[in-house]
Amino acid sequence: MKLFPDLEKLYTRERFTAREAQDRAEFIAWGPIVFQVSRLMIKFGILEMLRESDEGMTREEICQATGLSDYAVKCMTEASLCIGTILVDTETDRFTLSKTGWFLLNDHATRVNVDFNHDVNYEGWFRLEESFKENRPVGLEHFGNWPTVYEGLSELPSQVQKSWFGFDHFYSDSSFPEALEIIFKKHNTRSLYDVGGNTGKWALQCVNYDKDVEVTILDLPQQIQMMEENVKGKNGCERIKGFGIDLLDKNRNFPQRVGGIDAIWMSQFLDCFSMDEIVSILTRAKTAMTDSTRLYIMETLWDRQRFGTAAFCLTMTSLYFTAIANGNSKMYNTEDMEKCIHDAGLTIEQIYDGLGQGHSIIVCKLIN
Ligand SMILES: C[S@@+](CC[C@H](N)C(=O)[O-])C[C@H]1O[C@@H](n2cnc3c(N)ncnc32)[C@H](O)[C@@H]1O
Repeated sequence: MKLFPDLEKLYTRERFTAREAQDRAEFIAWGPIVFQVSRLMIKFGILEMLRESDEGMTREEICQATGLSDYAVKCMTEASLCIGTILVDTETDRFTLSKTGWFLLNDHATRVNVDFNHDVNYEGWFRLEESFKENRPVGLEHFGNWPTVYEGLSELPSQVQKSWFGFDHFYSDSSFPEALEIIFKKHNTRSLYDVGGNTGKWALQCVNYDKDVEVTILDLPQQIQMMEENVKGKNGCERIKGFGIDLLDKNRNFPQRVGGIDAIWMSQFLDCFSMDEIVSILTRAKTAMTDSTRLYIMETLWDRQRFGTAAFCLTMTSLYFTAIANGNSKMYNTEDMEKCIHDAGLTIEQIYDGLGQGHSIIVCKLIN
């Protein structure tokens, strides 16, 4: 296994003292309730009040401000002390926010992950074991009877949709500014297929970045409908077209553009498929490519992260794919993605790293 240097340091030798390791093991054992009580400390506004208070707050003051019972506040504050999100002054019995509590409250990525895990994943993850054994997202049954989450996306309850899109957009949005520079400044792009273009966020940024570019979004028909509603009336929307297609259907080919297509863009798209499916999709993408076409794959490859926290979030996200999304895909590492690209008969021209929240862009072209 190849790992970026900082990850290699973390994952190749024991990191913890025995006491720390025991503590971590208990943290895992109590993980579900560590998560739920911490989420409620945010939801009830307790962490925020502690952040805003100069001297901290007593239990009575928290009860008064939240309307919660003394019992509820006692249980939550005692648990939060042990979790490490708050601190107490034993002289005054006043609680204050700890460093971990501060991150839980203020770190955007953490908040997005909390919402995603509660609204989208929490109940479905109970069925992770069945999902692994049956190679299908058994946890998705909690929401409906679709084969994958993507068919059901437009029908999910609004709070679930909000957290799903919040998670998806948070990661890709932060990389779009640097990605635009790569696609339009480093390469000459006038026409682009946005594969799995979802709500059209990236397409809108493209048509606004370059006044000549034309974008065709390839996505499931129900997504194309959502996308069309979303881009309607927005600047440059007349240069965005939709092409409804189920790319899991091996008989469905990429549209052919007269004169060829300059760029095929796949952002956070291939992680929605198994490796065999990726090879099939890339092989069909190849039929729309000419020698001057570049295929850009933007993914958060977990082995290319600088920080263990990022790799942790990504390998955990893989388990959302197992139990909720489709039962057979994951956040891939470079080795797996390279294998798919080569098996499809494409070659890698360059890899850009460190975009936004840890994205890489793999630039592929036809083999001459
Ligand atoms: C994780 S989202 C990525 C959205 C966007 N590209 C981004 O970077 O934020 C994956 C997209 O792939 C689409 N998708 C999933 N399965 C598909 C399939 N079988 N055929 C076509 N599109 C599919 C989904 O509808 C969704 O819009």
